[in-house]
Amino acid sequence: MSKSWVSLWGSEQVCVHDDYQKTADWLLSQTKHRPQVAIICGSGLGMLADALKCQDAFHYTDIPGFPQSTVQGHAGRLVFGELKGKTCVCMQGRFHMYEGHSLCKTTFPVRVFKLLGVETLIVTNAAGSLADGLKPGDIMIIKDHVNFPGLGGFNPLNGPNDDKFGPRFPAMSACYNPGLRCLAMDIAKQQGVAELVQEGVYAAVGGPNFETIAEAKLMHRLGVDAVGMSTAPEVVVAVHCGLRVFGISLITNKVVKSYEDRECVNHEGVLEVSKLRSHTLQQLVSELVSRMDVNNNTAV
Ligand SMILES: O=P(O)(O)O[C@H]1O[C@H](CO)[C@@H](O)[C@H]1O
Ligand code: HPA
Repeated sequence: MSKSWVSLWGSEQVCVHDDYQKTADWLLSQTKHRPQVAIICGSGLGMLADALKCQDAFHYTDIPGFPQSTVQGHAGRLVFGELKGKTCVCMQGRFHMYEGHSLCKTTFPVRVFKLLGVETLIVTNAAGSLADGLKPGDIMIIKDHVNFPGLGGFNPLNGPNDDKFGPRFPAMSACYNPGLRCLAMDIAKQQGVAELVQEGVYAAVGGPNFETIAEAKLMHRLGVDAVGMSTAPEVVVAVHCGLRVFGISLITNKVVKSYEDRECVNHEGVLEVSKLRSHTLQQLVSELVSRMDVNNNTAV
C-alpha cells in the first residue's frame, strides 16, 4: 500500500516495494515475455514500439497500480515483444511531474521493470536545443544530465530508502553507460546518419511552460545542450536500482535565447519534428538493442 510521507515541500505519496511487486506480478501473469530491455518513448516517439514482434500490449488504464498518461503524443500503452532477438518492454507514453503525478508515480514503471528482470533502460525524449550546434531534427546521445528539480529537493529518491532497490546515497557520476554511447555512435556512422548525431548534456526542468529567455540564457551558460521536462527522474531511479541506462534526445526545436528572436515553441511543433525523425530513431535504437550484450551489466 502506498504511504504518505511529509517532505520539505509538504505531504507526498511514496510507493512501497509491494506496490511495484503487485504491478510486476500482474504483468508477469499476463504475458509470456520476460523483458531484458525497457524503452521509454518520448513525446511523439511511441512508434519505437511498432518494431516489436509478437506483441502483447496493455493500456495503462488496465494495469493495476499504473499511473495514467494525460499528454498528447503519449498513447498510454505498455507493449511487450521481440526486437532483433531481444525481449523488450516499451512504454508508449511516459509520466511527467507537471501532469500532477508524484515523483514516485512519475518513475513508477522503472522499478516495475527492474522487478520484471530488465537490465537495460533506454530513455528517449523530445528536447529543445540550447547548444548552437544542435538543430531541430538532430539526435543527441545523452552524456550526462542536470536534474534541476532534483537540485531543488524534488528527487524521486526522497523519503525512506528502500535498500532492496539500492543504497541511500547512490553515485550518479556514470549514469549514461559509456559503452552503449560509443556503440550508438558507431551505429549512427554505419547507418549514414552520423552528421545528425552528437553527444550532449540534457537538463530536466519541471515544466509545463517552456523556458523564458533568461532561463534559456542561464542554462546555456551552465553548459546545458538540450532541455526537456522528463527523463532525469527516471534515470536517477534506474541508476539507483542498478539498471544500465542509455538516453537519447530528439531535438525538436531551438530554445529561444535572444529577445530579438520572434520564434515561439509549441507542443504541436514538437510532435511534428518527432514524427519526421521517428524512422531514423527507430533504426538506431533497434540496431543498438540488437548489438548490445544483455547478460552482463558492466559490459556493452
Ligand atoms: O520529455 P518528453 O516526454 O519527450 O516530452 C517533451 O515534450 C513536451 C513538451 O512539448 C514535454 O513533456 C517535454 O518533456
Ligand atoms: N523546453 C522544454 N521542454 C521541451 C522543449 C523545450 O524547448 N522541447 C521539447 N520539450
